[in-house]
Amino acid sequence: MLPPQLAKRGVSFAYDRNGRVTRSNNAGITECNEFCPCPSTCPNKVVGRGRTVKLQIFMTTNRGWGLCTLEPIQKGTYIDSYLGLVITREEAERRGTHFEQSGLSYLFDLDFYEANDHGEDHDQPKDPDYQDIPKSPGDQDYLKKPKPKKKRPSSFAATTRRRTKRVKKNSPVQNGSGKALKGEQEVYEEVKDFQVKDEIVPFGAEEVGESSMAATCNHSVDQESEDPSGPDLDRSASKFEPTDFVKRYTLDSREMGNVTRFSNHSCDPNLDIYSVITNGSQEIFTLALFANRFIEAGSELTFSYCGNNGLERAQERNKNKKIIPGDRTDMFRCRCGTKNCIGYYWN
Ligand SMILES: C[S@@+](CC[C@H](N)C(=O)[O-])C[C@H]1O[C@@H](n2cnc3c(N)ncnc32)[C@H](O)[C@@H]1O
Repeated sequence: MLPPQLAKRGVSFAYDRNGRVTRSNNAGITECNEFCPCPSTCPNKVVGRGRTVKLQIFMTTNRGWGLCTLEPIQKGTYIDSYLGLVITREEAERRGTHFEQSGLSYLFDLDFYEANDHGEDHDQPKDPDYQDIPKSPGDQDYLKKPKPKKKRPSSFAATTRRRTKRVKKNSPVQNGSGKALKGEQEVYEEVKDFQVKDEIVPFGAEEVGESSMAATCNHSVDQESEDPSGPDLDRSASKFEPTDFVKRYTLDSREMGNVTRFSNHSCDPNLDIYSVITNGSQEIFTLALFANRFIEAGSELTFSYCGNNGLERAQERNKNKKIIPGDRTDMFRCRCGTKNCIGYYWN
């Protein structure tokens, strides 16, 4: 239940009381984290608590491996997060060339938008009542911790070493519920190789694929949303426009990742991607997959490789595409088999 102090302030969460997302993915989500004074049962810790759905990989007839669910999934349910090694965009370009030769790609762009004050409201509560929220015994330690320092809202600088550390603590590779395919030490070494040095990195809102993600930090649980078909999504959250900061990092799940790397593209996907901050870090977002409708047990789980809200744009671009068998674009011919298939999942 929502703590009375928060309810009184009219704050809202992105989840209903069953932990199902109630917002569209136009906006990012900031979850409570270890720095929040909330109890461990806080309803604003859904992605942060990890996967609860039983998943399995299977061999499809025409797209290599795929991911399916072993149980029925309600609309709005968190499935898992797309994990991978965080690499620079330049390195992604280099690896992309290799992937094009093999026909298999596990790259997922993290397209950053310039920041707003993501998370400030909750990490830095201004309301003195906020500290009086009843705590579970496990949360007592929080009270002894110094309050986290407020970050500058626009950007921060990271040296190579700090960046390496941050990736260990915050990267989806470390944070997700899935099993990483490589050891921690190797993650460190690879990230060092990319020499992310003294860079000014924006934080806040994010674009995933080609859909804008705005940062919000509302805190109220939709107490009424008990509809078994799942909550209606709140699409009112604002959008951010891209800036010069976009397109800096990419996730590569080829060697490090979890089961979500086997999730194929569909032009009628049953999962949507949300950018979620689960640790207050602001800099690396978790790409969290949520069911966008009820999904029967045994169904394949898919998302759109064209990005959030990107299918229509991709369809438009595909209209003028000349099909040349065996050429580069032919590699990205979509075999999702859905009625509304747009032809190519990348172009
Ligand atoms: C992230 S991987 C997905 C797992 C992959 N099927 C495997 O066997 O490891 C992405 C690759 O899967 C294949 N793929 C995914 N969705 C597809 C689709 N709709 N049509 C054709 N191939 C697809 C492509 O080879 C793509 O590069």
